Amino acid sequence: MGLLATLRSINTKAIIGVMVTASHNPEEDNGVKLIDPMGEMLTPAWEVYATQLANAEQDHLITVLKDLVQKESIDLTNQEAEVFVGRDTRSSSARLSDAVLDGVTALDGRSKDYGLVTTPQLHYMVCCCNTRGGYGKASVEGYYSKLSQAFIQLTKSVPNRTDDQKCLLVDGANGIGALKLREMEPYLQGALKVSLFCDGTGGKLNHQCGADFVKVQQNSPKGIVMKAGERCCSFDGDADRIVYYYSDDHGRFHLLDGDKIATLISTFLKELLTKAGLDLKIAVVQTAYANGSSTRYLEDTMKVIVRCAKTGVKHLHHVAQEFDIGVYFEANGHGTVLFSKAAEEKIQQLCDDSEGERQGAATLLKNSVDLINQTVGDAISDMLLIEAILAIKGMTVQQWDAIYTDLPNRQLKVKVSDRRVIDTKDAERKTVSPAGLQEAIDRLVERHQDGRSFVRPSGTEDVVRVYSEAATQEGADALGHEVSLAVYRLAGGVGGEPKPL
Ligand SMILES: CC(=O)N[C@H]1[C@@H](OP(=O)(O)O)O[C@H](CO)[C@@H](O)[C@@H]1O
Ligand SMILES: [Mg+2]
Repeated sequence: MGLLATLRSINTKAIIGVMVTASHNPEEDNGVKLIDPMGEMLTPAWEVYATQLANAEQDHLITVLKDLVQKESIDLTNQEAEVFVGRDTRSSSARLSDAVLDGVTALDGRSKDYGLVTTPQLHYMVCCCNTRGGYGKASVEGYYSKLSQAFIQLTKSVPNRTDDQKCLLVDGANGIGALKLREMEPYLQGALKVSLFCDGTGGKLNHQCGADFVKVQQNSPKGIVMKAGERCCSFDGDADRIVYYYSDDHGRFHLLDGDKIATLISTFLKELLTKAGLDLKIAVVQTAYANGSSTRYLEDTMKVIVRCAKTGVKHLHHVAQEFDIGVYFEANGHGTVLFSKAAEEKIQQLCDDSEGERQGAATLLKNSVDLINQTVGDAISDMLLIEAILAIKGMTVQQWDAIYTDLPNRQLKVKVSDRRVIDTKDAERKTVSPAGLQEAIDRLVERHQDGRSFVRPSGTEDVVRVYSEAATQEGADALGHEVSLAVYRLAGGVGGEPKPL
């Protein structure tokens, strides 16, 4: 991947990033995420090269490289190439990061090793450098200053914010997010009081903690002690995902996932646009995993444009770019907000040329733009934006949770011999193969009040993922099991038949 990033840097005449991480997956795993010039994910057109290189035998590597150079007409003579490298806290990350650096050197590329950083921080550095500082100072300190100053500006005029209201429990997933949030705290100058746990000093990365664990298990991380009503959030292992949660007066766990985060942010931004009198097109981009209640609330109550994209932030990012303001989140807490250049210019213009309530709203919008890491979903940036919005709106986490009630839902996995037998359409909401599977799912859904279910092949694990939701948890669980059986029987299930929950 060091070789690939170097060729990509020559091809784009820009700095490319390589982050060594396996995100929310177990500590034993590892992988890489490549970062394109504006901090976005590697263009899909080059993914095939990454796959070919990763699977090339040693004595075939040169051939694969030459084929890539020829296909992309890359001129290797006297070309400047530079690659930024970062890594998470996995035990294998240091060695793999050195291998990336070796790959860059092998093709005479220059490299900068940022060492231990979050994935979003590396995306931010790449964007800052390729915009010659336009996006910010390309250092960890520059990241902390930019985001902290924006947060302090957003919350400074909130009257009588009590220390209690400033308190937030943060589960760092025993990963890099914990290290970096602790580093960032002094920059926040007390505007937020973080109680960090699962900070990596005593537990295993992503093990019984972290955003993915909380979202899929629909339960709090092990080891947390939550007082009723206390605001909590969990990062994932590379701090590019976040979910919120709390325990109510009866000790019941309440999850506020990516859809509820997108709803809070889009509502806040829409209200500011109205106060500012700015005619900018705002939309929320979801995936099929978005809870039916969230989509209904956004479309019917908030009257916000809602689009559905395939799973994977690169798909949501692409759809969000069609709007002046595109709020995109996957249900698992992976997301951010994109502002078009025109939107940023109009907001800045209004800050300079208006006064009173309009200027106040424009200033809050400008500070939000500065706080948001537009390059990729960023747990720290998203957390600060959520905290600022709750403070400005004087909202408790319970009040935020109450804007709509999630339909009970369930995510399951089914092992099949070849998950690629399942093909989907309509942003993965319907299957087109194998024959008979969608008809079977439709019949099963019909039997459950408010039932909805879809299946898709995972892009990161050798499984078929099943999602179900219904009016009751029993219904969602039963539907999920019935659909899992249909997948097992029609798509070549292996191992034992799925068991009822
Ligand atoms: C249901 C789910 O959470 N799927 C995740 C997971 O993709 P799969 O293709 O479902 O394995 O990993 C992706 C990368 O992190 C993330 O974008 C996506 O949301
Ligand atoms: Mg991640």
